[in-house]
Amino acid sequence: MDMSAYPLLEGIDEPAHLRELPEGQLPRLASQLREYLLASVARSGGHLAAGLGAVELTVALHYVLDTPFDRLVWDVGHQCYPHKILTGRRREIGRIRKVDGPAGFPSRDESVYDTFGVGHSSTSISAALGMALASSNQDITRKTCAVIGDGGLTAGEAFEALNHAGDVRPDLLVILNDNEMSISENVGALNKTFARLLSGGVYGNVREEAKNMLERMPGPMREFAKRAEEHVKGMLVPGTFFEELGFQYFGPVDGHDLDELIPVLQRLRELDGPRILHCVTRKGKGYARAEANPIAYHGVKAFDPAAGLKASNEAAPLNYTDVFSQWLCDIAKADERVWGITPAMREGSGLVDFANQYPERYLDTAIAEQHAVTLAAGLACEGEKPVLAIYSTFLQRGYDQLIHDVTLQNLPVVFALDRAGLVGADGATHQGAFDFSFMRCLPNMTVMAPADERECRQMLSTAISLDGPSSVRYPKGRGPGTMPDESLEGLPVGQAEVRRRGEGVALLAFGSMVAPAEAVGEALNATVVNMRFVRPLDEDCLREIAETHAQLITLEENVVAGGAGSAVAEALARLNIQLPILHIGLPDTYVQHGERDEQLEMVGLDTTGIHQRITTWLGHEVASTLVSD
Ligand SMILES: Cc1ncc(C[n+]2csc(CCOP(=O)(O)OP(=O)(O)O)c2C)c(N)n1
Ligand SMILES: CC(=O)[C@@H](O)[C@H](O)COP(=O)(O)O
Ligand SMILES: [Mg+2]
Repeated sequence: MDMSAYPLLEGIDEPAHLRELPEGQLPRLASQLREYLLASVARSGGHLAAGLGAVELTVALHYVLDTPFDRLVWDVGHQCYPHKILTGRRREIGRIRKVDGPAGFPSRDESVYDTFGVGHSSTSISAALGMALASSNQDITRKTCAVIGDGGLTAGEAFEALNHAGDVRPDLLVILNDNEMSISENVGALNKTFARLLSGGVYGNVREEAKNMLERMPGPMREFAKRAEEHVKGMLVPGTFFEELGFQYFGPVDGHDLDELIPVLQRLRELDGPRILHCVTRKGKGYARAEANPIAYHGVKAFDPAAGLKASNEAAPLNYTDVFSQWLCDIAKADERVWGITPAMREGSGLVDFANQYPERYLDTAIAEQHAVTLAAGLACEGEKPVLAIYSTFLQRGYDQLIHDVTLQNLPVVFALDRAGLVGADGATHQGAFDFSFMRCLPNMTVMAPADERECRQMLSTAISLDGPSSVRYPKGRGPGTMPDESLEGLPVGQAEVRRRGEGVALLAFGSMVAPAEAVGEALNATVVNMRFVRPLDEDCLREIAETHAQLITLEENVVAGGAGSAVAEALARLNIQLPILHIGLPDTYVQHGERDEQLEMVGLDTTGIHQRITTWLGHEVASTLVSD
């Protein structure tokens, strides 16, 4: 990018350069950093609004802390773009989240300034506490700082860490970056308390009234009343909430005012023990469109900053999330016991329409996946029909709850697992690579994967009709384009569908792999089965296919280890059937960022890759014509 518009920023190749600047220059640097960030993300796409809101904080923290010696830990990490720009990655930032560019989140492999790998939220205080304790054990005098948003602070792990830190009392500074937003509006009782207080409401009034009263009181009564005022303050000021947890509370301060931030941080740097600085910021700061609509600008595709984001194309074919969204509204209309639950992912999980149409049955738990799972279990205990819409990767947080609270008690909770499989730009932290493996081993669970959009709706209807727990997993984006009708009819449980009869080889495909399997099956004249259910497997179909074919190949967009193919192998062993079997799925490694199509190609799950794997395995050149995708 032409740097002539960013002369100060151009001189910053590492935070040490920033620390050489006179303090008076920092607002100008921040302004250039913000402009650069906007111009860059507008070209590349990525997380925008959180970074815009964290510009001054990032400048101030790198100015006051001696990074990378001092440890700076970001929560979630979607706000880290200004940090990456200031820590030697300015030139690369234009390729953020591309195959050959930096990751969208801090990553220890990428830079010494990225002290902890993140992507999933609410880990920063725990990690920073570990680092602070390590420093003291190693007799290293360094400062450790965690930066967590008000959204991040809604998760149990963040509170567990505060509770622990307040007890063991490390040298730990926590910055609360409070912009009153998660991806959508932040929710929760604590958030409401913050908001009321920051708007100068409750405590301001109480304090004014108390002051007036105090002035009119005689001496001893004044003393008593003063103590009472402290008590009232204790109930209302968030500072004391943190102080009860053993933290010294400072703030709130304006997180965009460097003249205020720098001296406060300098003083806080000199202190010891657990302390928290409450900063008030605005998500999207400095770009009017993002300030006005931080939800839309949380994560963006490339756009023209002068024109803003393009309006969504209503006529575009439905993606899987849309299919789920429509189904949920339809089933909720038909059955008043249906609830829609999201752990802070209303937009991404397709719950906006449901929230508008059925607000009384819509629950945003905040970033609280564990709670969301058990909450759904509780609803199910009383005969309600909870549907938990959750990204595959975030359900990992609620795994014990899934086992202990849902499947062990055989409770009918529907898990609508979005972003299952490879997710593209978010990369390794967000891949939905494991859910077949971790769901299919659970007794009572029904595990489904649709081959197309129509089947997705049918499977959701199947799921809600069951007496036990079930999941329907679908990938990010669009499917093959077979659109559902309005029916709420389900599919028979545990029944596969033979899509094509061929000879010799049978491809047993799960979910998103059915479409490429059909193309390859056509080319190889192989049988293709849409397996539909990972659990229960259609063992009758499997036996028939195994007895009439020489080789079997399983295909899934999940790690091979413990996945759907493993389920097939286990079933064959149980049925005492032996024949050569090839498992095609995600590799035994973490797949990095890029476009979803690129990732599929990289791991050999595109049509060409699958064809190649199979022909190599079959050990001979198969005469075939493959229509490439
Ligand atoms: C465990 C987990 N659940 C959900 C998400 C999705 N997510 C990413 S950012 C975000 C909102 C974070 O809000 P906050 O911490 O306040 O940061 P802000 O965007 O407001 O700066 C959510 C819900 C996640 N990354 N990790
Ligand atoms: C940081 C984070 O976890 C979310 O913002 C996530 O990137 C959203 O993913 P989608 O864009 O697939 O909804
Ligand atoms: Mg926030």
